[in-house]
Amino acid sequence: MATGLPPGWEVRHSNSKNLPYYFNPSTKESRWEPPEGTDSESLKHYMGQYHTAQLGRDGALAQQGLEGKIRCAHLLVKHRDSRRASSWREAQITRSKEEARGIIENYENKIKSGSTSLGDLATTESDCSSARKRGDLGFFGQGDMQKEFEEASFALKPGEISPVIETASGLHLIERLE
Ligand SMILES: Cn1nc(-c2ccccc2)cc1C(=O)N[C@H](Cc1nc2ccccc2[nH]1)C(=O)O
Repeated sequence: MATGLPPGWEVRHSNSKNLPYYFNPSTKESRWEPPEGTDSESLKHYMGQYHTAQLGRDGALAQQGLEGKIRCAHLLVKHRDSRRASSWREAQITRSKEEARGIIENYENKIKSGSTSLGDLATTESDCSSARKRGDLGFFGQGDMQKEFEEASFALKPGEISPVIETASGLHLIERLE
């Protein structure tokens, strides 16, 4: 497909700006505008094909990418009525939900006072196996997590920490990372 550009010039794609630019590999010249001697009709036709192809690439990236996903860490305190009243910390968890609430509110105060971080506390105190990753659950989208957890997470801005959230797993504090 003729680009209409002078010999030696080609169209490249700037990922940082998500824009096409013009590059001459032998002279190493690059510019945002077509160089002198470009046949603008041919270039216009070529760029039409280029943009269609780029839209496909953008769509594919969005598909496989992180569109609509967020990344959170959490600290979980389970109790005897938790869906799985066991964790890496404790083979059988017998504390009541009220005791669990007292514990997680104490953690919440420590985090809010700035004397510790959610990640640090999760590492030693969380009853979720994500404790080994400072509570980091990675990226997730709608439909991936229990509803109360999802709604609380998507209501956070990056860097914010949730109030105490209750799910069938137990009581959580959630920090949105991205
Ligand atoms: C959702 N998830 N991710 C991990 C995880 C992530 C990264 C590294 C290791 C484990 C563990 C879990 C998980 O469901 N853990 C459960 C507890 C739990 N229940 C949850 C409900 C909502 C969100 C996170 C939750 N974690 C368990 O260990 O009994």
